[in-house]
Amino acid sequence: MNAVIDVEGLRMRYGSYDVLHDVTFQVQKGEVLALLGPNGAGKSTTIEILEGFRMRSAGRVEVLGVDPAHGDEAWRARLGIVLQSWRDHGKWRVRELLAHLGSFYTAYSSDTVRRPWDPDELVAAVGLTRQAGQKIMRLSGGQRRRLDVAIGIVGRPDLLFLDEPTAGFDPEARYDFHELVRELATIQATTILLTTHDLDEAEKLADRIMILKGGRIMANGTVDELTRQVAADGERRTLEETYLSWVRAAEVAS
Ligand SMILES: Nc1ncnc2c1ncn2[C@@H]1O[C@H](COP(=O)(O)OP(=O)(O)OP(=O)(O)O)[C@@H](O)[C@H]1O
Repeated sequence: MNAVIDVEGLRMRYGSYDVLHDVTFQVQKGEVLALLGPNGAGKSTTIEILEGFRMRSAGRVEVLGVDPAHGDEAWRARLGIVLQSWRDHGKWRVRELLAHLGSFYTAYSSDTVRRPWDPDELVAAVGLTRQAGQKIMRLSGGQRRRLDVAIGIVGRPDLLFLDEPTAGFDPEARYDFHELVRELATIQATTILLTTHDLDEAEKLADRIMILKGGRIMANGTVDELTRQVAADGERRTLEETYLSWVRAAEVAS
């Protein structure tokens, strides 16, 4: 079976500065991959290349079988992107905006995937039923993030990109969001690539974790595999200890 994301030898250079060096990885259908790494590691650059928003310097990239540099509208309709807060359309109401944005996906509905997501079901899925008739500018920060997620999934994407999805969520919203991600991955077989600085979140949600540092992949595996790799003395490490050991080892080496 073909991978949903297939990246080989990806390089990115801004001016004379290389920010991605020979990055190679795959993500399979229905898999949740958490991309971790310190600020400036190259996470956003990688994701923007996969989304087709940024041209790469070199390497082979396929997303849903297509080179993102040449992705058309039908390809784009199969992607969901949760950006860092939707600031436009403040006067629109929540349900109204979701129905409007969803209408662009009707043309891409198929026998297997009914697009878009019904707006009432969607507001319920992200916990905004009580705010469905409210203007967007009146939403709290956490409610806006829930709306961002709803906007990202309104087209029932095959592949969903989540960039620090729960930043600003209260614990209940976070819990509900984690349930939703699990449901998308397990019931709808949505493939998910998320970036987060929250290691608990990565451990809860991800089937596999990839640690990027200085534009290189330092580690790629399940939590169990990664924690065992650093536990040379046989003692079990937490994901946090494991993460720090990869990131600090890289600092010494670089
Ligand atoms: N448009 C650009 N022009 C030049 N350099 C850039 C540009 N965008 C990003 N960079 C540089 O590329 C490197 C990787 O940045 P990127 O935003 O991909 O990191 P990140 O891992 O997403 O970081 P964060 O966790 O802070 O979001 C950084 O050194 C950054 O300064």
